[in-house]
Amino acid sequence: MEDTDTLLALLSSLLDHPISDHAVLLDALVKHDGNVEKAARYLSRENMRGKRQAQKRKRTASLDDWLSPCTSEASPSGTRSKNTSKLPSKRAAAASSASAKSVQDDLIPSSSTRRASSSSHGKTSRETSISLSGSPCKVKPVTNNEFMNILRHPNSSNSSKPVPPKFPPLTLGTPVLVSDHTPCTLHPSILPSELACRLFYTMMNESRDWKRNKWWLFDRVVESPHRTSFYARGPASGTESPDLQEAAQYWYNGRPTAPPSAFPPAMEEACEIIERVVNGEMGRRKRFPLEWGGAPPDIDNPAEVILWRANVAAANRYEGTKESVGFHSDQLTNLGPYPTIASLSLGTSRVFRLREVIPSNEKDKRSARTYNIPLQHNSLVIMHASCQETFKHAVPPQNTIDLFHPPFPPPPSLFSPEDVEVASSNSRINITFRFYRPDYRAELTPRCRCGVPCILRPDMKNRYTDNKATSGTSGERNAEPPSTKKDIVAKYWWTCYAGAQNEGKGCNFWKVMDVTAEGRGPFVEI
Ligand SMILES: O=C(O)CCC(=O)C(=O)O
Ligand SMILES: [Fe+2]
Repeated sequence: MEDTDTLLALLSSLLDHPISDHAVLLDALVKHDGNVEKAARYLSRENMRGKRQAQKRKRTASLDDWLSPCTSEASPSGTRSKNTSKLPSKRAAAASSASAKSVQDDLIPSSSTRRASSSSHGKTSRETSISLSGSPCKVKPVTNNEFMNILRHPNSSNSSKPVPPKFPPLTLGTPVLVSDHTPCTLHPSILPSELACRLFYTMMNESRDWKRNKWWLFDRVVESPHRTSFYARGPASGTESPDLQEAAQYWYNGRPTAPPSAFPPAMEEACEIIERVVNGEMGRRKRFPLEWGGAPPDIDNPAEVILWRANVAAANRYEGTKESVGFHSDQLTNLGPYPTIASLSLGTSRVFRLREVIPSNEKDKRSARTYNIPLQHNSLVIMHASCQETFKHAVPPQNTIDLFHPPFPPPPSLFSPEDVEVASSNSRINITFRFYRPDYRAELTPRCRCGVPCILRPDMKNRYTDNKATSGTSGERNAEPPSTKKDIVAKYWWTCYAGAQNEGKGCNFWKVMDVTAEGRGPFVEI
């Protein structure tokens, strides 16, 4: 789960000269197949080259000076040489974005494109003054894009390919904006405020026992930059108890963990409210063919249609500004395809970041955009079906956060009212409520040659198939079925995950999920 963050941390740790710009680090990783050591060597070389070029620039006249000798007096030459020196890095960003292979992009989704998005499509015009025989004359303003095209080698592959427009990150501050741009919905204030506060105190107390997950990456052990824990809910009355023990064991990066805790009472209360909201929304949304289509798992109340029962929850605590989770999509091993995940935020407000993974066959037509959703105390984001297949999500580090002051005093059994940890808290608690599907229960998970349960992931880069009837496109509210019938995930992969816990050594096992051969279902439509 920590893929991007971990790679970045490792890469930074290998550099002699720190680089704070994540986009630069990500570009280097993409260029080198996620190989941290090669990326580090490359950045060191680039650093040396940059220094040499800077020295050379001092000795020679700038390109601007050469193009427009007369203007060096008319405007400060420092400004112009600064613009000129940016050009090579823009070209490098465009080139690396074009060369990123699908597998790396899946690992590191936002790198080069994000960097390019912020730099290469500015509408700023370069207004160049040219002097002929010493008299200044104005020429037509040239956009940065036009200027790049002039400089580009005519045979370079970029010259023939149209580059899709890129847009800066967008903050989605309202429920309407969230549902218009993403396959998610936002409920800014979901629980009665007393319950939200009680649950915050409960989870802050529980989190004293939560652990940072550890796993192997290449040849070293890395740690998650936040603490986490896993909870299993008791069975609904009248139903059989699903065995969630084994699934819970492998919840995080294949690491065998302690048995899951039961939902504390405040979490159960919150879950019942959230479950009703989620089911209400699912009932109104178009459903995807591979969603769970079985009998309602809870038969408590036959009048109410129950499509989704939160039978497990994962909880995270992010303390301070720097604790985070990198871009990832949630493993589908026990959730199955097109899961719905309900994510509750308590305590300090943090940004939840979403970014679509653009399928390979659309890369030339459109580019991914980053969406930032500020999540206040007591807000709920529902990641609806297709979110895990088409978007990655993250909680990035921030420079600043607002301390959270709970509106009710803490229960004396847990904290004293002056306890700074809760009276003026810098922590965010996140609880993701999930439905572990019976047809994806742990005993049915294929094992790799290492004997360890595989993980299930969608092939996000090649997600279209042409031959199945289907429902709405991700991110489009109330979308009509497209006439091309091209919006369901074609492939999911079962892959070895043993390496995460076995000194980085796995068996590279993979196989395509075959729902018929594996006896999965029932699905909404198949
Ligand atoms: O803290 C959050 O909002 C996201 C947590 C998350 O992505 C996860 O637990 O998989
Ligand atoms: Fe997640």
